Amino acid sequence: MIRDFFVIANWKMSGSLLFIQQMNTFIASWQEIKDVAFRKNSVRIKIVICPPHPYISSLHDVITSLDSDLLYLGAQDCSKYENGSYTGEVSAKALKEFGCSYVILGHQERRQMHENHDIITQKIEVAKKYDIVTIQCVNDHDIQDKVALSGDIIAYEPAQHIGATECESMDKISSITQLVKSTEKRKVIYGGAVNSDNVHLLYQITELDGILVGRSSLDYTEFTRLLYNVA
Ligand SMILES: O=C(CO)COP(=O)(O)O
Repeated sequence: MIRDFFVIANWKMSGSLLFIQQMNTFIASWQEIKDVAFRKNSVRIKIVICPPHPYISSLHDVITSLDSDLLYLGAQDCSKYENGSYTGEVSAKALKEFGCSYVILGHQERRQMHENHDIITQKIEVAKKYDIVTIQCVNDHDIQDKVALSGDIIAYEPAQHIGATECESMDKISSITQLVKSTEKRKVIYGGAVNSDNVHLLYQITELDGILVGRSSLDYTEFTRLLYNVA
């Protein structure tokens, strides 16, 4: 059986036109990467690139030109409002029009900017209305507090491991993954200090459906190495 494994690249506020050019190089070597890495050990890696909003449209052109079922575009947030006068907000409808099929919601770094669970739940609802796959980020407190898990994909991101040097222990990631899956039939991914050196260990957690990658998605060479090292 083929195992689907998500590699979701969260560029956060980084990214540049130069990096998008490098993505073009990445895509040019797509066939090679696909042949070597994606079919090995019966794994199908689904890459979702989540750039800052202004870069979505440039990446959309590149990604659609490839027409692959292995590479998708995502956003890092959307408005809880469907439409209306909300200066600075970006609607789920606009994201959908620009080819985003995934959206990260409730990231720890947004929580620090006063985003709470009510807001996250509203955002999930509005994104789902536009058939955008929702990636709901949860931390250890959320798991303890048994917050409502309504996202299509649950991203377990322990706050202390985001931007850290070491990722959470494999045992802990495995037990949280199993816990979430025993109560909710959701896909579960892990984020926090994932890199090309530890990705193979994460892949060995058989219940895990993928990873959410920050820094290691920002360097073309490191990101390619990470993809090769998945399995
Ligand atoms: O926040 C993260 C992904 O959403 C994790 O970031 P790092 O991979 O840079 O630790």
